[in-house]
Amino acid sequence: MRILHTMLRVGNLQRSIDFYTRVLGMQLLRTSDNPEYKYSLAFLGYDGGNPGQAEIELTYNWGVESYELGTAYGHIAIGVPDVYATCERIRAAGGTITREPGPVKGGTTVIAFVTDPDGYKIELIQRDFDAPGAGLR
Ligand SMILES: C[C@@H](O)C(=O)SC[C@H](NC(=O)CC[C@H](N)C(=O)O)C(=O)NCC(=O)O
Ligand code: NI
Repeated sequence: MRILHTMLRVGNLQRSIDFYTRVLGMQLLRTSDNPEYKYSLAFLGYDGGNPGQAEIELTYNWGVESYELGTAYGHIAIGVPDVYATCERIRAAGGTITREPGPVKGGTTVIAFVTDPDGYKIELIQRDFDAPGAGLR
């Protein structure tokens, strides 16, 4: 089995597509509209998405511009080779870093958080994917 995607409901599909492509560097993989049930989807990811990479599924319910995220949602994590450099690129692209890069509290792994246009938190985790066993942690 494989994790295929994580679905987020968003209030403005193009605003979110712009964020995940221009700020986080993802590719827009495909979109679809469902006029019968009045919603549109956009799938984004890295390196072509499935099957090698999980995807983000953005769902726009026509006319619904905002959601209560509540206290249950945590974050989606993205591994990057250099969190500090990635945060600078995100800022330069107009993104908002909501937790500055640095070691995780009580640990050594370097992390940061960025928030997407709907307020969903995205964690950046420093990960050297070329290191032996990097994908297993
Ligand atoms: C393409 C696949 O990954 C989907 O997730 S589509 C599944 C479908 N999604 C929606 O209906 C989205 C709009 C909905 N109003 C919402 O906000 O979730 C879905 O959940 N279908 C339900 C079913 O029983 O088919
Ligand atoms: Ni889905």
